[in-house]
Parts: sequence; structure tokens; C-alpha cells
Amino acid sequence: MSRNVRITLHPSFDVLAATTAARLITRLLDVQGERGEATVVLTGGSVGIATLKAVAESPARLAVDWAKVNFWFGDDRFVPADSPDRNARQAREVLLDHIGTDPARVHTMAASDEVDGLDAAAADYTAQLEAAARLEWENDDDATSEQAPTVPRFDVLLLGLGPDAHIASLFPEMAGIRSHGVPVVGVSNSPKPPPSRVSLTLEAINTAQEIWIVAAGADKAAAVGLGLAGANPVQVPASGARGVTKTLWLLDQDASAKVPGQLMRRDR
Ligand SMILES: O=C1O[C@H](COP(=O)(O)O)[C@@H](O)[C@H](O)[C@H]1O
Repeated sequence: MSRNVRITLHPSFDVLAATTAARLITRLLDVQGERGEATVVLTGGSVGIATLKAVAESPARLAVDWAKVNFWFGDDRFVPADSPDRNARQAREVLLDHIGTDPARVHTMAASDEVDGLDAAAADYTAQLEAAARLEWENDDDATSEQAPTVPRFDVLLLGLGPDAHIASLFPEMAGIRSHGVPVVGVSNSPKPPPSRVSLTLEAINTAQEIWIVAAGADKAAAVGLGLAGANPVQVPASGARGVTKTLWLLDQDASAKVPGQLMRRDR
């Protein structure tokens, strides 16, 4: 296993969400201290949204300047904007609407009643990412690349994990996980409802400085085991996620059942 991959075990779903929230607050605080602003890519799903709720409930959240945090989404469901299935709506309800975010820094994927089809939604998010990346590049005196990158710097990118080892909306054997050369894809016929989605590609995900894969529950154990065993990402998308500086697998007890004991570290 690569040196920058770490696995941390937590005793329960609630402890996992609370600890991931604490980690996120601390990381954003540290990055803001270094760079003035910080960027996080959010995930939907059970632990992803519970983590955001835990951030909202933590007194430590007050240490972060939320108006200087850039928010992106790893995926969203292509349904109407007010649908409870929207990851963006869930994130707003539990956190983003309560902490004084700057609306210009909250970058959501287009909903089905906002654009004409999945391709338009993918193109719209691609354009949002490119615009942010260009601005960052133009303002970076230390930039070494001759061209602006296609995605901005992601300090932390959160990923939930499906029982089939999907991450974001990249499902095993489907077109999305095979995509190259683009940062965003439209996903149709998703095996998990709703069927139409928009997702960052693995290439875009892997530009993140730190990737945190959060998973809880016995139904995730096989996916965690395969993901850590280095299976082919086309069959096991989670195994392809690798942060530039760090990849954390943050697990509860049940999700860790198929991870070799010597790889795990228990948070206390
Ligand atoms: O559909 C999705 O599922 C995954 C995992 O969700 P979970 O409820 O099984 O934890 C999530 O990461 C993704 O963002 C979401 O759109």
C-alpha cells in the first residue's frame, strides 16, 4: 500500500461523523491560516451528510471563516433543484445555510430544471471549474504551469462509498469511471436511483491534495476491502482514488471488517 494511504477506525457511525467533522474543521482552519482561503469538495450519502451536520453542531466551527471557504460537489443527482435527493439541497439544509457562506463560493451542479439535459449540466460544471482554476492561476505568483489547470486546487475532497464501491457517481464498469480528459461527466442509467447524475471524473478527483473516503456499515465492508486491496478502478472505483499528499480511509467498525488488522489505527 502506498505510503500516503492511511486507515483510521472509529467505533460507530456517530463517532465517525463527529471525528470527520472535527478533522475537516481543523484542516480548513490550517489551510486558511496558510493560504487565506480553503477549498473543500463535498459528498452526499449517509456519512457525508451526517458529517456536515456534525460540523454545524460543533462549537469549533466558529473558528473557521466560512465566507472564505470554496465549496464544490463531487457529484449530484440530476433531479429538480428542490428535490430531497439533491446532495446540494441536503448540504444546504444541514450546514451551508447556517454558517455564513459566500454564495459566490458555493458551486453546485446544475439541476434538471436549470439546464437542458445531462450534457449541459456537465458542461456547466466544467466551465465553473475552469473559471475558478483560471482565476486562481492568474493570481498565483508562484504558478509554474504555462496554462491554467482545468480544476482549481482542492484542499480536501470527501468521498462516500457505495456497497458496490462507487465513489461520487462513478459506478463499476460504467462510462463515467472510464472517462479520460474531462473533469466532469453526465451519468445516465445509474444502478443506484435516481438514474441521472453528474459527477467529477477520477482524474479530477485525484487532483485533490487530500482525499478522505468515509464509510460506515457492514454493507460497505467488501467495497472497503477491495478498494484497499488495489483492485482495478473500473471494477472497484474506490481503489482508484488517490490524493496528491494523502488518502484517508475513515471507517466505522462494521465497514472495516475486511481490512487486515495491522493496517488499522483506532482513534481515541
Ligand atoms: O448516491 C450516492 O451515494 C454515495 C454513497 O452514499 P451512502 O448513502 O451509501 O453513504 C455518495 O458518496 C454519493 O455522493 C451519492 O450521490
